[in-house]
Amino acid sequence: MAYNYPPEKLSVYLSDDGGSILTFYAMWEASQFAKYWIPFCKRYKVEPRAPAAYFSTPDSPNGMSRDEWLCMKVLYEEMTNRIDTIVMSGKVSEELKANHKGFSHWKHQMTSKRHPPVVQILIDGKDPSALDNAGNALPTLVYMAREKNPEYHHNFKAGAMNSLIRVSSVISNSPIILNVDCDMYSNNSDSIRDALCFFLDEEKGCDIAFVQYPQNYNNLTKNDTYGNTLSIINEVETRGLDSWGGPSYIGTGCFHRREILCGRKYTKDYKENWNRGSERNPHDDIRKLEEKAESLATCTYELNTRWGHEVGLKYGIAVEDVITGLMIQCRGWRSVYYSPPRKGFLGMGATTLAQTILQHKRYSEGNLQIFLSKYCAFVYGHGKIKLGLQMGYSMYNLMAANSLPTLYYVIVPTLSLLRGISLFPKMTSPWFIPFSYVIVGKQTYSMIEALLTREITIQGWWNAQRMWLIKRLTSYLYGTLATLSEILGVSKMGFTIIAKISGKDASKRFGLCNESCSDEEMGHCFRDVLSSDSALWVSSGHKCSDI
Ligand SMILES: O=c1ccn([C@@H]2O[C@H](COP(=O)(O)OP(=O)(O)O[C@H]3O[C@H](CO)[C@@H](O)[C@H](O)[C@H]3O)[C@@H](O)[C@H]2O)c(=O)[nH]1
Ligand SMILES: [Mn+2]
Repeated sequence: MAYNYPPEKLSVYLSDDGGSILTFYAMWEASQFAKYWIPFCKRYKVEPRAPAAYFSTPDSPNGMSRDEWLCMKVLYEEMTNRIDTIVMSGKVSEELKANHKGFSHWKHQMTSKRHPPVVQILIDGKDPSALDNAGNALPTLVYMAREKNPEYHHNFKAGAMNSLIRVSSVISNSPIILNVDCDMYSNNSDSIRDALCFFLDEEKGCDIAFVQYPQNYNNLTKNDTYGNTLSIINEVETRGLDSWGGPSYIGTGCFHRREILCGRKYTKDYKENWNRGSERNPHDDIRKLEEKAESLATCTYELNTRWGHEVGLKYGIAVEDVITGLMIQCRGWRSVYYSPPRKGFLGMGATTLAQTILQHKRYSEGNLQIFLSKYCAFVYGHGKIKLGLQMGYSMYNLMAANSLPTLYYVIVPTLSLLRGISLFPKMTSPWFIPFSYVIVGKQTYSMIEALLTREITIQGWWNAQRMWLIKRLTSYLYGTLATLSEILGVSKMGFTIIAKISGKDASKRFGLCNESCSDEEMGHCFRDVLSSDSALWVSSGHKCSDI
């Protein structure tokens, strides 16, 4: 909400798939805190503008009175303490509920798996009385929980995103949409302006569908024990793809043109309608608008429509982002990778071995699903995207298949060693030279590549090699088997959500909670909001056991 961007052009949406009153309460608290926080950020050009990240440094920065800094910190801590207390108790008191009509939506029988759609406009930017404490306009802030009913498939994150697209279309309808996962925060208040530069470029901007920022994590250890850093992908691979038509969509930290996300094909005469934002009369009945938006977030809305197929994010594939990006590029659009020195978005990577393995199982499975479907980049992309990009997609799409040669390499040479069969040339043979060249050359190259990113230590590189082997024999192998069993109709796809806790809590809770957080814990997901000329979207509040 505190982006360096005109607030009247900004709308922030939070999607709470768990439909929890606790998340709504936390968001109501945030809407109150914003009135103090936004003017403070703008006055002192604060970075980062996610208060949790900003106050994690122990002292006030130069150029600011310590008293004012302390005052804001206390205000923030009091708010988080109130939220924590309510979350621990699991209930919002009647007294608090009197603060906002939205609380009346929660009735006894509501659960994370079964609830009606809820859309609540917490701050209406069009309302002339919605001001911060310095008298400036505030961005629009909207809470959304799409309807859930076990009889209808909710299509995981893709389903939530598609509901967000529709709900926001009647409230703000901005031409550009930024989406950010619940485990990330915005680290650079200029990200919106920066991204818009690409779209607004009169010569080269017309065919740009989305601007993708890298995924960076701020919770990994120095030597990255479980090889979770994406530095090589960010610094080497994605930059490479940028020259072949643009990176794939990676699900978060991405600015999309609304129209393209909704299925539009590229044509030479395409011109963005920058005035498409919804014109509303500030005196319109807000409840009516919310009801209209709720009708777009029901389970039945999408039945017999093209949503999830040609419109919106694609359903049926565990990596909805990759397939959606591929389909957009195959419709003739380009994408742009943008990685400024001050990182745009920071988030939480997996921090335990179990989480890492599980996460990679989903990635590799989803990617293999794409390769084995009609969307295989070489087939579907043939004649539509460049060969380099087809190969780029396939490199990830075939990640799971890596498990098969690895399995062969760990089993066959071991067995032959036991049986005394020599598979490799002797040191005295001239054939030893190409063998050792390949091994030494490959490893040295990969080590230099890692060190050149300046984000990976030698030990970190070594850990990554170790994790490659582990992942190939676990995640990727399970991923391959799961994809094959889905194709044969033996099992169904899932979306295993990664636990969303960090810092001190992480070590305490990983042992206890891991993949099965309760509703209350997911209430913590709420951190920071996202947005654009447009829409700041945070998805959160998922009950992990749904999956
Ligand atoms: O039913 C669901 C499941 C997930 N989510 C949201 O989806 C996001 C991603 O989930 P997470 O558990 O953080 O998965 P990751 O493995 O970190 O996700 C990576 O991989 C996913 C699949 O490719 C992408 O969607 C993500 O953007 C990308 O960060 C989170 O904000 C969730 O709240 C929902 O809203 N509803
Ligand atoms: Mn994540």
